Amino acid sequence: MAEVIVVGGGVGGMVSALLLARDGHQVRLYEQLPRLGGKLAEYRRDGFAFSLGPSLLTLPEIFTELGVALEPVELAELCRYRFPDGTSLTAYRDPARMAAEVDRLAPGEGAAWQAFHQWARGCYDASQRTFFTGPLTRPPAEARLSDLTAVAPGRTLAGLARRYFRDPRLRRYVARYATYAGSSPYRAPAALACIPAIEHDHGGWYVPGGLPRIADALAELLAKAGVEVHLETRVSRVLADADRVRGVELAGGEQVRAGVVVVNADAAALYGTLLPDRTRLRRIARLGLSSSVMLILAGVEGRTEGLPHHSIVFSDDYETEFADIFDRRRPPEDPTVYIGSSVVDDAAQAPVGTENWTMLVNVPAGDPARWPMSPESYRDLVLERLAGRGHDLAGRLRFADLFTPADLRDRYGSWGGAIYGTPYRGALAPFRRPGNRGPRRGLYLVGGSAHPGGGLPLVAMGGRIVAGLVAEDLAGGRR
Ligand SMILES: Cc1cc2nc3c(=O)[nH]c(=O)nc-3n(C[C@H](O)[C@H](O)[C@H](O)COP(=O)(O)OP(=O)(O)OC[C@H]3O[C@@H](n4cnc5c(N)ncnc54)[C@H](O)[C@@H]3O)c2cc1C
Repeated sequence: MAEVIVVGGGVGGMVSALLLARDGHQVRLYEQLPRLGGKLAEYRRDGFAFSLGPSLLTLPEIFTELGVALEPVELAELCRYRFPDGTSLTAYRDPARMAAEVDRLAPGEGAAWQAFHQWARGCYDASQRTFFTGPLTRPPAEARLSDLTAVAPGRTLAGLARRYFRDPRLRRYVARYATYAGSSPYRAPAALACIPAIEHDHGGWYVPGGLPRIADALAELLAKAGVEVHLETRVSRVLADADRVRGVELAGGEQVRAGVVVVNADAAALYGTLLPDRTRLRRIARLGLSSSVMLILAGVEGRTEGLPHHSIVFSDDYETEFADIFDRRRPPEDPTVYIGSSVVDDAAQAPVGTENWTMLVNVPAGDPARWPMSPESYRDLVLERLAGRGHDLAGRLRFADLFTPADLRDRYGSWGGAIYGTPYRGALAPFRRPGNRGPRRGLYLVGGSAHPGGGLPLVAMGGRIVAGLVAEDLAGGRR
């Protein structure tokens, strides 16, 4: 049995803590905030509930298999996309229905969608054998040589979309999946097509009461497994000798000893402040920052006919939008807007006769004080753009509160407010993220900024990988 410390109670930290406690270790978890869950958080105002993070759950079995006692509900529609010409596409899980919908939008392209889906599915299968299940420190036992080509090295996600679809609207639907990883479709590898494969093969899900209930359920499991949870306790330093970790120092100065330390804080925070390491920090800096978001959390009077749970209202020019975010590093002048309204499937999320609208816009990581306009002015611009595209909220807004990259940075310690640490840029990007083993014996990394990446299912997979590594290293006497 080892003494384990987990730094941070995001989903990756919680899953690692749970599995390590179940393996018989004595686990202490330190979280700087007053609650567990990290970015899986909620905001409540005047009877309205909003998720400050995830709104779409994929691969729910990852959580139910852990014993999370929730009953996720499958959504009838994955998402509705509205294009600048006023047309729309509804994404359904069922491949035949999806192909028919694609044919309705762009006659003749349904077969192309089937072919795309087939390719994406193969890419997901290959990734499962190679990428999602292991730490990438050695060739995975299940890997096949053909897996290397199945992920189309050298092609970008936008390039893949061009290969399968003639219609620019369908190309855009594929390209958008890069944003699930905080990346630009014009630089992200084609392998991100795993994401639509997961949605279409496994569905999109909601948890009644809101996705943050997953964090509450995980917290209960931690208590049952005997994990000692310390809230509102910031770790200021990881203590280590030249070759192994010794524990952590808390913000108050107290030192706590442990032979295993799992860091769920951002990798850049680990190498920047917790255990300073200029070389590793520079390596991360070279990879750059993933995108961030600005959320507009709006209490909306009345009910909107036909409002879906998830919808996307596309900008006119997608390439310019990503050049704004990643090159010009300013919030896009013409943003694509995600609109989420959980009240569509869960009446308790907003007062009777109203709607909870979360409007999400991708923006560059970094301080909004450097934007050419204030977040409030940018909110007005976003609302104006939406009004021009059929979603006029004038006269219906009870409030429209903001959550910006500065909030992501200040609350969670996310580097520059980036959602996922570094972006996926180039064919080797998935292999360049910080690994799960740290540079000292007994030190591990888990969470959205480390392998295998961000998003609820991936950070939970990261938790599993870390628990496996600890078991392996202890058995092999490496730690
Ligand atoms: C707006 C938004 C929308 C999203 N939408 C989706 C979605 O629809 N579906 C999906 O699957 N994913 C979505 N995600 C991504 C998902 O929320 C994250 O990838 C995931 O929750 C991150 O988990 P994590 O393990 O990296 O931990 P984090 O959530 O990053 O938590 C890390 C924790 O560590 C704590 N911490 C940091 N430093 C210290 C320290 N020194 N001492 C103590 N504690 C510390 C922080 O306070 C925090 O609680 C979204 C994210 C955002 C922000």
